[in-house]
Amino acid sequence: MRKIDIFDTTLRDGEQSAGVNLHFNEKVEIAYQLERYGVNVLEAGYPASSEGDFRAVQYIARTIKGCSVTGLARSVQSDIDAAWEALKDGVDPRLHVFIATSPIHMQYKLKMSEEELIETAVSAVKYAKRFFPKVQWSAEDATRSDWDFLVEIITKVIDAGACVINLPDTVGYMHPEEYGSLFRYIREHVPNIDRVKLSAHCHDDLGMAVANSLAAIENGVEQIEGTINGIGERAGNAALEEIGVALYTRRDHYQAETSLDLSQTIRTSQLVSKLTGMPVPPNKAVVGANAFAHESGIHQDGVLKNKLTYEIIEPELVGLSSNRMVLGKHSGRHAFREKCKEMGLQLSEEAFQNLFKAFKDLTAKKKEVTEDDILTLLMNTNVQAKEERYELQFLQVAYGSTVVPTTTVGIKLPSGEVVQESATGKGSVESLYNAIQRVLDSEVKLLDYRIQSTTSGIDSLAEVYVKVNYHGQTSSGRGIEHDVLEASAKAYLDAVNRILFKEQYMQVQNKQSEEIKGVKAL
Ligand SMILES: CC(=O)SCCNC(=O)CCNC(=O)[C@H](O)C(C)(C)COP(=O)(O)OP(=O)(O)OC[C@H]1O[C@@H](n2cnc3c(N)ncnc32)[C@H](O)[C@@H]1OP(=O)(O)O
Ligand SMILES: CC(C)C(=O)C(=O)O
Ligand SMILES: [Mg+2]
Repeated sequence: MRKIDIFDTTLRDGEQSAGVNLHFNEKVEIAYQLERYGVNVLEAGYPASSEGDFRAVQYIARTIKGCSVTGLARSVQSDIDAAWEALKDGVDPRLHVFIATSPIHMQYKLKMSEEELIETAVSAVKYAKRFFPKVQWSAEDATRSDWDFLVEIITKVIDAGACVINLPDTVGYMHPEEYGSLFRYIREHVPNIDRVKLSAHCHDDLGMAVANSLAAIENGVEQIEGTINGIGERAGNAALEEIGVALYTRRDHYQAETSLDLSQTIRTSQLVSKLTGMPVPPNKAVVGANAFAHESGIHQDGVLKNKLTYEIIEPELVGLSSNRMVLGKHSGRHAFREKCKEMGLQLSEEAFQNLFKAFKDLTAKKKEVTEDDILTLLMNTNVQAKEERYELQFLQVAYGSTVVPTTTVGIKLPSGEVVQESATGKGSVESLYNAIQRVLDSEVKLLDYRIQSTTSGIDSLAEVYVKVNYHGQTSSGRGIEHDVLEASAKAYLDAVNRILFKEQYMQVQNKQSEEIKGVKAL
């Protein structure tokens, strides 16, 4: 297997994403995670660009020991000096120095002739070599440059001391076959190419960044540059997690491996998404929320029979505990039966078919059907265990900015008796829940409480969602009312009733199966 180095530029090119501005602590936290992920080179920033970036690069270079830390510099001495100051205390300091080589950049942006450009690039590398043991040189916009000009300048910067040559597809212009042949051409025509590693750096303007990176690997490249979640300038960079998983999954084809710890993939992706504020689309390869989710009946049936029918990547590989079966409009009986089994429901064939029908009806109104929804359906279709529940009869709240909130509730117990209790709390909802708690037979732990209005007008209803733990089980509950507190009370009791219902339902089922066993024994 060939070894491919992973050069991560999430903290430099990734941070160039419009709207992203990472603070010092956020950069450091991401750097630690990238080290755990197993990247070989970590581009921590652009030291000359700002005081903040300088401090972050310096801190990361001083503290990260598991990989080489680098920083970017233009081909100017002041950028290289700043980079050295920031990077010199690192374990393996290296500079990433660049200059654009395409006619359009040379003419309009840099205003340099080819001769001037070669002179500037060579001087920059030689200057950098006075300090840095390792210098990577990049030909910005290489993919729109003249190939023979590239051969000439690359030969000279290698002689000047560069040890890695990077040919970026800066504007995401190439297609895989073309990018692969550029590297082949350079390998075949640059006489001293054996002294360096070749590196690929792709952007995703035409959606081909990952494909181009893989084509580069097939054509002798030994280092791949990219970012986590593919963030970066414009449409972003090549997504490193996709490349890592592609190389692993298709190792039969690429015969190449990386040092990435792929089990850290999801964790790394989620951290970068959280700290940059850039959400990961659900359908994104490898790290999207749907990447391991199956919704349609035929797929779910196949996966239940053998995962390999529809899964080429094991979810455990990237750090997930399992795949996800989403019950929705397209699901069939096999997946639904499996879910009922998982929930411990013992249903007769007739009860199962009724429940499946109710489930299908519900999918017309709801995109994803949860376990709690299935329990509610069961409550509505099952009369045997339906009666035992707590019901709110009335509530009265005393609230004012200078008084302690106090609530009195009247609740009908499963026995039919109505009990009244009062309690205080720091706020009205707490006093309400404390009062309800006094009525219930055992402690309820509130795990989550959320409220939203159903529409935007003054006549909107309040929808309260809670998650509770009661009798050692967890359930959610919902309440919708004009009044927030009434909705809160109903949501709370709804969650408790769902747990009670499940207990009663299981009791009825167990009793029935005992009776059947008894009859068989006779
Ligand atoms: C493809 C890439 O991702 S390249 C990296 C992009 N990253 C960044 O730009 C990082 C953030 N940038 C910055 O903070 C600023 O642009 C700085 C500090 C780097 C420079 O700021 P300023 O000195 O104000 O220059 P400004 O950004 O306006 O213009 C860039 C200058 O650098 C020159 N330049 C651009 N690339 C290079 C290079 N590789 N080598 C030498 N000079 C270069 C430009 O021609 C221009 O020069 P001019 O002022 O003589 O016309
Ligand atoms: C600075 C270089 C490597 C770059 O980011 C690009 O060309 O895309
Ligand atoms: Mg780039």
